[in-house]
Amino acid sequence: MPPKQSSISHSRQSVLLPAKKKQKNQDRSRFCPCPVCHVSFPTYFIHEHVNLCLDSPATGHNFPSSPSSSLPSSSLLNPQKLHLISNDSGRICSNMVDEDSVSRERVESFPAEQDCTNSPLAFLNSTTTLISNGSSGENSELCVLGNSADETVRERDAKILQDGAFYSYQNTEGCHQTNRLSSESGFIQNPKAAEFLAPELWQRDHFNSHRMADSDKGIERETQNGVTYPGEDISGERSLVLQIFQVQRQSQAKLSMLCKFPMTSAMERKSTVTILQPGMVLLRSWLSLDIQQRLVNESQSAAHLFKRPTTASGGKYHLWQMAFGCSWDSKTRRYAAPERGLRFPVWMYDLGRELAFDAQKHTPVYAQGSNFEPDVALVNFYPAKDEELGVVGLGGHQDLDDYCDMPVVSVSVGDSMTFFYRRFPPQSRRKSGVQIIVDEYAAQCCKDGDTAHNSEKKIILASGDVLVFGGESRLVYHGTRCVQPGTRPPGLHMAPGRLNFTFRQCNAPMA
Ligand SMILES: O=C(O)CCC(=O)C(=O)O
Ligand SMILES: [Fe+2]
Repeated sequence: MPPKQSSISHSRQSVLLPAKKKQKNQDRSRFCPCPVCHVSFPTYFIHEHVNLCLDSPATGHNFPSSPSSSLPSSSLLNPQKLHLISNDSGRICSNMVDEDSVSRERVESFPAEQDCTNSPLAFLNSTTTLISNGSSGENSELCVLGNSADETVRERDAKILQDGAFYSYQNTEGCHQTNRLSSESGFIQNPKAAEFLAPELWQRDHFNSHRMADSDKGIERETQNGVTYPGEDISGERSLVLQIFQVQRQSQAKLSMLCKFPMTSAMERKSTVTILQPGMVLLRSWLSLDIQQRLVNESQSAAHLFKRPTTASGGKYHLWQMAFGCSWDSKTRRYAAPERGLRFPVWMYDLGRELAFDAQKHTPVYAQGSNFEPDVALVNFYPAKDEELGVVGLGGHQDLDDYCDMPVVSVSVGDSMTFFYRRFPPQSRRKSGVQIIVDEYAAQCCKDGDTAHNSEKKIILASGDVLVFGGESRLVYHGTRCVQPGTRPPGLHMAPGRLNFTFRQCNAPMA
């Protein structure tokens, strides 16, 4: 966010704020962030549950109406709605419903009386990777792909699986079988998966022991590029773990309905990596549409918390903002306990970490050996058209309020927008007494004013792009302008405009 006024002189060289003291790892137990009930719920139900609480008069929860300065909750997401179906056992099987008949069918395929407690289908959505073992009818098996290296499913891995890859599964008698994927198998296969499954359903230990057993036998495994690895190498980056769940009372037909959503792999999306400057990397087309939609939906569930931030001097930002995990006070410029108990969703924590990790492979965004533990997602919404805001954008600034030796992971969803940046603040901003924190390189370059080293550069951030800045670029001077209406992906259900999520580690006090 824009820098605060400070008396610190820009003539001081290599002035770095002391890294904030790291707090003990927060309890990330999965509570409903609903401001009233705080019921312990599996993570993947949280979103639905909150909506249930917010929408249903049956819960008896009385929410104060949105303050007048907040974003009308209907305006963030359209035309999609969340539908909630609670079954007899009180578990919620819910799904998003839009005009798409497929998703409507999906909802209808969960009769209210059905007990979904043990069914992974209750957790699945369009983002899930499914491989059915091909059997149909009662008790068919559902195999979900995972990656043994980082314990999340990556699209690129799913891609590796497509031709001739080995996979293992547990058959209905409980025996492990190893098989090979082929295009003729009729497998339903979609990239992206297990991260959206309740972790408590993962049988990680089981698979670990299974892998061990395989390697004992010295089973040879083949990857798509034809390289053959001995069995023990299966724990390597390209190896895959298969998660298997018994699917009860679900027919193959119903499974296939879950898989009609368009899925693209990183390869199909043409994901690219560009190092903009040391410590600043652009991961283009990095997020699948499904993750993007999930981000939209998550913020939609907290749409009533979006506010227009104001500065201490009464100036107003030209955007709507809210935060998961912590709140950010635009007047004091401090992070504090999350507003109305809105916790940082575990899946966002995982996503933020993973993206920082992806960036770190290309340029140092945090010190080797340290651990990025995001605890806040700041969400900016720049509507394409908003009479109250006028021209939307965010003025040039350095992210100082959460400054530490951890990166900022910025994710764009929706319409494209211009992002401008400079190595350090322009001279005009320095003269106005704005705090400047410079490293040695910046100090050297800024002696003679805005040299070529500090020229403004622009990039267009499109939906699914990820920008990570840390390390040498943690204090890059940056801002946004010019939303380009109509540029968001056609399949993304979102109001015109751009959502920006920044995952940060602010080590702020929790509630
Ligand atoms: O919207 C963006 O891409 C930038 C957001 C930003 O710089 C901030 O929230 O500090
Ligand atoms: Fe920023």
